[in-house]
Amino acid sequence: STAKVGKTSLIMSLVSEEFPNVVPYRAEEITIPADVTPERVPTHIVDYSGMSKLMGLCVLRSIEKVSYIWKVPLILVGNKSDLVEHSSMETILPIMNEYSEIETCVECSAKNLKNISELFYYAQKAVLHPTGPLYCPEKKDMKSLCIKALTRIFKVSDLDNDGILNDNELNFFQRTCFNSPLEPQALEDVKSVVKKNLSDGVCDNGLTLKGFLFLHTLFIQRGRHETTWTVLRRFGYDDDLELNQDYLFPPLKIPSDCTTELNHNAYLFLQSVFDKHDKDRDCALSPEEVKDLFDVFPYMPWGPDVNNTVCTNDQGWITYQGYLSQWTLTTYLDVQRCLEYLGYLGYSIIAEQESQASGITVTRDKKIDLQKKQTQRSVFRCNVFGDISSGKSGFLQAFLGRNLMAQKMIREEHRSYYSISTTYVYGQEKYLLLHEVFPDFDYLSDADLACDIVCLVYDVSNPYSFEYCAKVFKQYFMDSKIPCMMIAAKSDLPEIKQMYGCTPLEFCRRHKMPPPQSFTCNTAGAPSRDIYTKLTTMAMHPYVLQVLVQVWKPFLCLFCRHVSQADLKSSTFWLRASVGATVFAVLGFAMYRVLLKPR
Ligand SMILES: Nc1ncnc2c1ncn2[C@@H]1O[C@H](COP(=O)(O)OP(=O)(O)OP(=O)(O)O)[C@@H](O)[C@H]1O
Repeated sequence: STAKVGKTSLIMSLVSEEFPNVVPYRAEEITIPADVTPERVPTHIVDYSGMSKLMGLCVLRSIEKVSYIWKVPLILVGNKSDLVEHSSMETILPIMNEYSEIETCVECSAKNLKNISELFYYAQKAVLHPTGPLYCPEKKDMKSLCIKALTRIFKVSDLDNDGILNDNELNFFQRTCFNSPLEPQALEDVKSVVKKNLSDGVCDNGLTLKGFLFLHTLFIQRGRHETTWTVLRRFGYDDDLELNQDYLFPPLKIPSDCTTELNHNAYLFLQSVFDKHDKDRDCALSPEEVKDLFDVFPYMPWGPDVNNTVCTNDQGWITYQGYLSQWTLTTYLDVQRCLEYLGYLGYSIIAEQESQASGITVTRDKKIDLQKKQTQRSVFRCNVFGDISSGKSGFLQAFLGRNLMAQKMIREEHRSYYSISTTYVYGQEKYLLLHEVFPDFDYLSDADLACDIVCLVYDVSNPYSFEYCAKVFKQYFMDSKIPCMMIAAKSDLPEIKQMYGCTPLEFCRRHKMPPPQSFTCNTAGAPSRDIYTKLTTMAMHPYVLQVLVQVWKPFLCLFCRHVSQADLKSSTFWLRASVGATVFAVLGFAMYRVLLKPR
């Protein structure tokens, strides 16, 4: 403001308020220490005097500068109240009404310290709990962003999704935001205030969305913005009413060679979210139910391709199993996105966890799994390679129970290059994630090569399709530790000799791979799932093959006549060879029966 209205005196009295151990300065006593400058004061203060027109003008200019250029909360201060007998509120009120940016106004005196602590309180409140983002005084209503945020909060807190916050939900909400439940009487009082003012604010003895919004409008109008701000901040909102980046993306370290999975807690939470939205209890989400589920998101996260990535019911709606699979896929492929999505659903609040990160398990390094010969993981990735039209998509879709007929209904633009579902390995439920790799060699990325098992698909009716598989295997996987499986697709069609140096069976034998697995999705009902169980088993236990090779080495050497004179004289060699032969006979027979029996 203009000179001599008492800015410095006020600032000094506020500074001393900020440090309660310092005796407050009175206006006459002030000698300003050199290091105290207005910039050190946390709030911009515009002071005015209603005594002269000139001063008033200057104040108005300051208001415009502060609110439009600096964009900081504003309070109007009438200093030197000790000099006037009557309150100048009459002068202030029209200004306040004209400038909605003014949070509050206060009359005070730096001389007798009247209202100085109030001024400090209002200044602090204006910074911590500004009205600006919440409320529009002209419309006497909350701003649209605030309504949007509170609506999301209501939906997240409405645990049974019946559109009403019942006593339990209100108590949970209260406990979450304010660390204590409401007394039964206070709960009734809140409802009766809403009921008195809004006929549809209370329904079935619970608060409707309208009632909830009305209550917050009332809080703000009565100057209790901090209540609304506490709620908003608890649900992750920042000062601009956007969800905080720190809230959406809590820190999570993922070392290389580790994967990310949802833990039991997160699955339980997602299950409750599914139950909440599966209103007709058909264990599948209709398009309306999916829309309702993602209503708390700022955008729709799932496109139509998701329906071709996971299991759906006869109507093409995502089943419960499919819903969990899609979450598993997102967690595996893009854990940051998963954290963000869980944040929108209010995981940390509803599941009472520190952050979304506590719903994620980072698996141990795959190398350690291989060393210890056991794994705790429950998601395994299988990359599917094959030439153009060899039957890769058919192989992915068959995993979701879709035969060739059903696959023909899929629109090209809704096609997915992933499919994920569960298989049972020795009674344990595991997720197998299939990824169709684009057949162009130039496009192969590290992600295309990093997986737990590789499928090489060729078309038995196309004599040129095997060559691609052989080429991929030799170039990328021959020397890697990743197990590979050859798939002879479209096995219902007449088999034509492959134009390659050796037959697929010979190729597999030569490279110690299981024989080609016949596969077709051209079936009357759902295609067989055996192959997917085999793949998961191999992905889980790749070391079984290595161990077997070690045990069988002497036996195999003998078999192939690659034996030295020293070996022949060694009794351990003969012992290992005979053990190898016995193990070979027993395991070979078991594997043939259980895993590799050609169809
Ligand atoms: N068992 C089968 N009998 C007859 N036709 C089949 C059979 N399986 C798949 N097809 C057909 O073969 C074609 C190629 O199959 P698919 O799309 O699964 O191969 P793809 O390897 O995914 O192809 P792309 O390289 O274009 O992605 C499709 O038109 C499909 O309908």
